[in-house]
Amino acid sequence: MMKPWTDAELERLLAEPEHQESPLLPALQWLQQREQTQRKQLEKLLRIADCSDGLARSQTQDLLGQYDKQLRRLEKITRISDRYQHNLMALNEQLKQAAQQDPLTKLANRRLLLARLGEEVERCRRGTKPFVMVMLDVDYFKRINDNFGHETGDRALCMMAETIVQQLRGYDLCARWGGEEFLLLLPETGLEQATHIVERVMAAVRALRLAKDETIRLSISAGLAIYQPDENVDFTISRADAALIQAKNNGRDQLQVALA
Ligand SMILES: Nc1nc2c(ncn2[C@@H]2O[C@H](COP(=O)(O)OP(=O)(O)OP(=O)(O)O)[C@@H](O)[C@H]2O)c(=O)[nH]1
Repeated sequence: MMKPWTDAELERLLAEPEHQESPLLPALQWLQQREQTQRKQLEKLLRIADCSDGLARSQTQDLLGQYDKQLRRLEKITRISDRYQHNLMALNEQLKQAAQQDPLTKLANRRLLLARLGEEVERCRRGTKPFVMVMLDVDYFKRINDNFGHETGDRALCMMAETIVQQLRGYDLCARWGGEEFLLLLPETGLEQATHIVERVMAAVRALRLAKDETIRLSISAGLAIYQPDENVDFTISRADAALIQAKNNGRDQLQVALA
């Protein structure tokens, strides 16, 4: 292949005196000029192309950077919103619990017990064994408050609540019905089994000792009523209450069973 001419070599060649008379000289000079002009234009175009390529690349980098930033922002917002939702759910759960719980003893309150009672009545309608209600009342509780103070009274109530629950089965429910009154709901339970549970509860309360006050003796009286099919539950509760009054009148620390 022929070696390419440089501009200087070409110019030197065309300027040699022996070629000055050649008829091709003007045509060759014209061609050399045109080639130089075209080369310069090409170089200029390449420079512009390089430049716009660099610009496009830096614009792409910019966009990628912005996209990354937005993505990180979005992740942060998602994390915050997840945490917020989680807190909201926990708060809802706490509120729900608080609405169904006695604040002192942490037992179920009346509202929860009545809701569970409704479910038990429904279950009985479907033909299962009836449930039992037991009204419990602490004996001579006023004396504990009077002799040892209200705080000790509160502590005694909490300990009794805990002790009662420990004697129950997992599906039984103990609610704080009033000041020193508790109401037990024993689902699908016969008289014999219910009597056994209540006696166990009474024995456990009798054995309770308040840490420092060894002299304090606790006992409870109980009234038991078996739910009668199609009976209004308010009536079952009042039968249990009447039996409790009887237990108190008979000397306390005992169980009385209500007539059907
Ligand atoms: N410490 C404390 N005392 C309470 C609470 N609720 C009710 N009491 C007290 O419980 C006592 C109940 O007294 P009474 O109804 O006379 O009955 P009792 O002294 O237990 O006697 P009997 O039920 O007849 O055996 C009252 O002194 C109330 O102030 C409470 O949440 N905390």
